Amino acid sequence: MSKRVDVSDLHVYYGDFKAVEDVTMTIAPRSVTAFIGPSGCGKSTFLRTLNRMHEVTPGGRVEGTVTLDSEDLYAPGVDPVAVRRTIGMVFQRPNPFPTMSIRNNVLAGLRLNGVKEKATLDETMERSLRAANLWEEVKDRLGKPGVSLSGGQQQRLCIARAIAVEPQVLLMDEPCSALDPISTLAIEDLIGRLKADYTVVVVTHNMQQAARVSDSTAFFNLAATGKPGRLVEMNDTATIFSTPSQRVTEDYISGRFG
Ligand SMILES: Nc1ncnc2c1ncn2[C@@H]1O[C@H](COP(=O)(O)OP(=O)(O)OP(=O)(O)O)[C@@H](O)[C@H]1O
Repeated sequence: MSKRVDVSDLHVYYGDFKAVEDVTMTIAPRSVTAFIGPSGCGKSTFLRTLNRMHEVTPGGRVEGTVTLDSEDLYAPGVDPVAVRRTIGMVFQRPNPFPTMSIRNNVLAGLRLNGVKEKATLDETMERSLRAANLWEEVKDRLGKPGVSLSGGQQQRLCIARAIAVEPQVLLMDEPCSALDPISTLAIEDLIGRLKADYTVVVVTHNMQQAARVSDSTAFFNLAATGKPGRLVEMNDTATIFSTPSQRVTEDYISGRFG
């Protein structure tokens, strides 16, 4: 349930504007990779290229390659919807489907895929909620609306929803930025557990969070406003936070800019 992502010479555009330039990186399976860098350097844009969400934005396109265990995600004939099923995403603000119960939120993707058998649906729901560390808190109110949960619980519900379709990779775009500190710790704890089964990529503004949860860290930067973002360096997290190879990385992680 966990695959490796290889990105080669990737350039990312919004129309004529090049938002991210020339990224090459490998994201290891069964690990957590953090993307850090100042606002506007293209972390979220780049993240969305990994499951072909970027092209949903009008004018959004890429040059270069992204492969999942050597399968080219941008090859002609590849169905972007299937890619998004294989590479799930969790957003900044918890976004449970507002009219659906907790149960139906978790099962929405599975139902879209045509699964109808009650035993399979029940088993998947419980497994996903347990994996998202939410089962004990909601098992007695599965018919209640997803939006009746706290913000942190809603985010774990969204993670359960993403897991239910058994993705290979889980992309998380600042998953804690709308949450209080206790819920943030719960999500960080969960991220640490998820890497046993998934390739996890997290965009975060919070450097302590990157240091706490990730195995590898990629630092992005941009030369000036309006210029494309670039990957400055990527390494195991301990190295990035103790002895980065670039001066600009050291300046960023020590709070001198950004
Ligand atoms: N829909 C869009 N259309 C055009 N340009 C966009 C769009 N979304 C983002 N951009 C631009 O792409 C660049 C990268 O933005 P992006 O949101 O990916 O950066 P980021 O590093 O994730 O920033 P933040 O940390 O503030 O979320 C910015 O110059 C931004 O203005």
